Amino acid sequence: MKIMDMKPQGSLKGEVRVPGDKSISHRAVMFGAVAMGETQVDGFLPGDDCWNTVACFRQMGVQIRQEGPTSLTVTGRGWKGLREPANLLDVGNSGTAIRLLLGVLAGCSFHSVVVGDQSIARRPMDRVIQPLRQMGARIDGRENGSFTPLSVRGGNLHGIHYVSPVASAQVKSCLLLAGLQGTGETIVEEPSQSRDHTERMLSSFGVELSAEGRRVSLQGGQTLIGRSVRVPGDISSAAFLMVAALIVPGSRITIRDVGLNPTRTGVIDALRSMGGDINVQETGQWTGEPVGDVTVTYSELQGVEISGDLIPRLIDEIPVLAVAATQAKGTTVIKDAAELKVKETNRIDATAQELRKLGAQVEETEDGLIIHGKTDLTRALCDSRGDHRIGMAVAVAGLATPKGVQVQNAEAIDISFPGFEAIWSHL
Ligand SMILES: O=C(O)C1=C[C@@H](OP(=O)(O)O)[C@@H](O)[C@H](O)C1
Ligand SMILES: C=C(OP(=O)(O)O)C(=O)O
Repeated sequence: MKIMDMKPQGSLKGEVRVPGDKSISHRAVMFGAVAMGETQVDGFLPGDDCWNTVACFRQMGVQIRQEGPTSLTVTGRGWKGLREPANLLDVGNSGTAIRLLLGVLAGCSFHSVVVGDQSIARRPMDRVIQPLRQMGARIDGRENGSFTPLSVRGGNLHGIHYVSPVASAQVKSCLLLAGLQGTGETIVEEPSQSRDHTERMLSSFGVELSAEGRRVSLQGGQTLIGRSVRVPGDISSAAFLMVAALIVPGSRITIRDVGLNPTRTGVIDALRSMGGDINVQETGQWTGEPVGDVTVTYSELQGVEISGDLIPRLIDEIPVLAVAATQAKGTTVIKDAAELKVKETNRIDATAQELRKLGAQVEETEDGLIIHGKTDLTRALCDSRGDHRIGMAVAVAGLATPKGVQVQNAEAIDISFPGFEAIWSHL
């Protein structure tokens, strides 16, 4: 077990880049694998989650060559070219990997068994298994297919019109991948719009689809054409630097080449509404995704309400937004975020309990958190609980204490942000 000692280092100044976007990296490998021709991926996130996606597709016969630390070439085998895996497909800790992979496997006539780690074993899979069964896939698993291990025998799918009870890009993407292998039209509607990387990347791989906010539809039987993908920096990783700059007096950080997809920029909107000084300069589009530089300057923050349609646009940033809220004057209320309970940990409980160890005033609610600020935080021994975002959130909180914080199980951070510990020495 790794213990990270995060020490305050005074004001944070300078320019950095963060590793590639995790959502886009998973998709580039998966879409490349089922496409015809080669897909060159640059800026790939070399994090544990994405390596697990690579390993799963290699097991199905896909050649994926690593050309450099963050570049890969995927030789596509087309929808019908995947091979029955001889072993378990292990997604490790990744919810995105398993749910999107299930959408691919649902159309493959071979047998496969999908497993993950202890956290994955607790995360609900019925949200994708039920609609995939409606499309014709045969899937079984623990508790009638609600949890891993899952065994899949796919093939002969037909499209559905699915009204999802949750705003989830993983559900939407899974069903679109299955729908592409089926007959007829697949329509997915969701209660609020979730991140749309799948829609954007499918379009750039030559798929015709119609995406109108909460409703996406496509016709089955379409072929993906391999291409080059340039992955922007992950705004979810950049969020840790943004909050650090806002809460450490005298700081000013520029984060270059960050993905600015509007379905992901909720964290910028929320921090600005708290009074955060954040300047965004869009510089271009990389494979259909807006990219730019984000400059964040230390600011006096105030408490706000974060709720409604904003939640899916910042769902993974809530632990670190809670850290910002401990340093904001007044009360911050985060609601409509019950989805946090089914992430790598129950992030409502984990955020509240870990931040309380540092002296923060945080209460758990049924669907969010209430945070009272501004509090003086003190040194404590915290635990990532195996959840990368909890580990990084408490580490950032440590920057606002006089003596820092210790984070147990810090190796989890490599799931999404390899180099997190080292990045602070550049600032
Ligand atoms: O599709 C994706 O890449 C992701 C979707 C979100 O999950 P849900 O689809 O469960 O909301 C998010 O929390 C996760 O980190 C990545
Ligand atoms: C929830 C996350 O990822 P996943 O669902 O892919 O495990 C995350 O990265 O915060």
